[in-house]
Amino acid sequence: MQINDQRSLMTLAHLLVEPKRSRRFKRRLVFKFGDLLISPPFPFSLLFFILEYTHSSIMVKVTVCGAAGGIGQPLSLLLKQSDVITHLSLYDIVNTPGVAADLSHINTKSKVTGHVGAAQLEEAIKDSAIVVIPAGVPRKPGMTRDDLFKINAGIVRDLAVAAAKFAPKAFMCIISNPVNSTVPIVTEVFKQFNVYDPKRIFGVTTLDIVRASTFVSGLIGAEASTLRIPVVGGHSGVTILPLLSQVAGTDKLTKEQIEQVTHRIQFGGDEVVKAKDGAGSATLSMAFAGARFALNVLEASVKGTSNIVECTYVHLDADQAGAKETKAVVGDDVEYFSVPVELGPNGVQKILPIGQINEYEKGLFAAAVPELTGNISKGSAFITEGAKL
Ligand SMILES: NC(=O)c1ccc[n+]([C@@H]2O[C@H](COP(=O)([O-])OP(=O)(O)OC[C@H]3O[C@@H](n4cnc5c(N)ncnc54)[C@H](O)[C@@H]3O)[C@@H](O)[C@H]2O)c1
Ligand SMILES: O=C(O)C[C@H](O)C(=O)O
Repeated sequence: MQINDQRSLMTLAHLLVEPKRSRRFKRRLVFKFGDLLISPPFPFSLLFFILEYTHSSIMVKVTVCGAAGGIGQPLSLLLKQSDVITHLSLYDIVNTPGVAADLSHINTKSKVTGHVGAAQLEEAIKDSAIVVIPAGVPRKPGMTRDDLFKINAGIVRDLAVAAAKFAPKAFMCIISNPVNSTVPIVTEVFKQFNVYDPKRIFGVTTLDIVRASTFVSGLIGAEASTLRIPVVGGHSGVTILPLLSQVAGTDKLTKEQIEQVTHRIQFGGDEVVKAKDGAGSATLSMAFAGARFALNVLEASVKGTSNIVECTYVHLDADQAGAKETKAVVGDDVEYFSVPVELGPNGVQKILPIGQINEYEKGLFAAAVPELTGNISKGSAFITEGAKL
């Protein structure tokens, strides 16, 4: 049973207690009946429809690709705590049977399965509602995220091909670096398989937002967990653009403090890479951020909860007013940007405007655009100019 059908069933349940939603439900029901009316004979298909809805349970499969890794393991642990996920599918090229066996002893709702190697990728990914990808190599001191392209581009491409074939409706949450390029790679793969939907492909930049609230909270005396700071742009150094001028309380900070904390947010990843001293990059904070993002996508899509907003790196879809406004600031050449997005049943419900930016932030934007556009073209060209898939 697909996620849209599951949502209709839940809407039916909600309808009994929430009459206000009835109009939306009726629209969906007509659509469902519309589907059935074209497959005769009508009375039988109606019966199957009722049986399907009364005898099936709601299934929400989430696949983590790279599940045995530094991010993959704690991320899977956090996802195992969800009461929405019914099947947690763990894929990696090594060690997933052990990780799956371990997690499967936890007494929460989801069943856990482990899948190792390319031969088991179809089974791992098939019919997933969400595919989260933290697969690939992390940085060592002295490396940029772009240095990871050589290895990670191919890894992400192969996982995207599997998703395009076996879970084309999945919400794709891309963590693997360089995010600025890996998201265009997934897009181009989905285009080649004719299953592309810009509303369903996300670069996970949540760690930048999490860091921003941690670093700024101390300076302005706010509670970090409730402080939401928009961080837009991309996910590498100068392409990370914290919009501190939009946060109440930052007007009390000096120019020097703003510059220092902006730099710390932009290069927070380097702090961890340096401290880990060759043993990788952020894993635990990323698992926290990745789980928050994936669970919010589920909350909006499966549960139908409204008004969930996350900054995420998406295609600036021409149909969206917020995307047009962003392009008016950054230029038409910037096809992808992390922007505040209202999440909904089908992924991106609405791209929200990035809002007012001050002169200092305008300077940051100008510095970000050349690097970002270069990263985007590199990712897109990897597929469009690469070998046929
Ligand atoms: N978006 C972000 O904010 C963010 C934050 C932190 C790290 N990252 C990135 O996430 C990625 C993973 O980081 P990590 O610390 O977990 O690395 P890691 O090396 O600890 O784990 C990566 C895992 O990917 C697996 N893997 C490799 N090739 C694979 C393939 N073809 N299919 C499936 N799995 C495969 C490895 O076996 C390993 O278990 C890196 O690229 C890193 O730069 C992104
Ligand atoms: O810094 C890295 O390479 C990992 C990640 O992108 C981060 O921001 O921590």
